[in-house]
Amino acid sequence: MRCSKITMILDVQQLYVHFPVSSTVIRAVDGVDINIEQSETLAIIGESGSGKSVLGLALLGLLPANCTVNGVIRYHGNNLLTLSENELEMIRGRKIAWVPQNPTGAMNPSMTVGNQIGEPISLHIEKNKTKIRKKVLELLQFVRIIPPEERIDSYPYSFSGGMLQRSLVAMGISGHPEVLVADEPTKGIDIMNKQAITYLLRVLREEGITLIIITHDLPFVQNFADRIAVMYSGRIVEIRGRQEFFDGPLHPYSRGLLRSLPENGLHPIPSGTEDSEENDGGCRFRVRCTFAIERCRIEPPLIPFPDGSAVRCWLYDRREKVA
Ligand SMILES: Nc1ncnc2c1ncn2[C@@H]1O[C@H](COP(=O)(O)OP(=O)(O)OP(=O)(O)O)[C@@H](O)[C@H]1O
Ligand code: NI
Repeated sequence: MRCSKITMILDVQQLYVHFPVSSTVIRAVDGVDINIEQSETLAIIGESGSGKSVLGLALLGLLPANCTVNGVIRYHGNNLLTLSENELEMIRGRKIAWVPQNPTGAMNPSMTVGNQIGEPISLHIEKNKTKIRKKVLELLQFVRIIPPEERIDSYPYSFSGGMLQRSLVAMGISGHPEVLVADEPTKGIDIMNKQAITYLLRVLREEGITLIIITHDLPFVQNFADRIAVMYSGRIVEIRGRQEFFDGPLHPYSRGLLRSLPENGLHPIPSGTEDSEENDGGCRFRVRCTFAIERCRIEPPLIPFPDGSAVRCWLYDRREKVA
């Protein structure tokens, strides 16, 4: 469901994030173009190491120092990659917030959960300690960490994994961000906590927050996302509406992902045999692709469709017939 008037909130163009490591370069994000619409829920999926978290961190200006970054990330027209650290701090947490992966490692063990949740508020919104505490109590209630009065002064070690995950959501939204980027919010938590997180995200979505969810959890995506971006080896290989994607994924890698789901018979995607060819400039998936043709030795562009979808695969190039 899209409104007729679409506002772009983030516009990523030709984004490259490379890590020089000893004699080689890890091309974690390698030419990503994506527009993110205001109030949409975008899921970023793809196998481990495909660059999802690095892309998410780039949107927050939270990349580690050992990488090189190129491209443009426009947020309301400003290129985030050219802002100073001070300027970025006005946006991070307040406008664009991050819910990190691995709740246990993400919290400061020597600071109370309440103070951590309150930090974005005290940085950006409110200096009065009593008012901040009241806001944190409301947030704890919202994420069902109850009774909030008994939990607010606890340290992270006394929380379960699910409670920590919910605390991280509370921390993420405490500065009233416009965009929330959540890295694997449903990973490693039990079904009850997963339902709780899904409910929270649903409420946020209804409030109009733009959600970018990095995940491996396809059943969750199927129930939740408006659009899906599939990453493979640092590149987006398919961007589709949720329904269209699950009804008929286009890219051979996306098809493989859905076929590997238990309800579709758990067919694994074959692994590549010619690893050395993966980085030689052609389609990176071709060594694993059952549809590969000679032309796949040339890198395919992201081919746009009239409905806003796009797929990076020569099989969909309509400029000339492909056998
Ligand atoms: N600080 C770093 N230094 C060097 N390489 C890195 C660094 N951070 C990430 N990478 C590399 O970048 C690539 C992409 O990593 P990323 O964490 O974005 O993958 P991912 O898709 O989020 O995987 P997962 O699903 O396992 O979380 C990987 O090859 C990873 O090893
Ligand atoms: Ni990741």
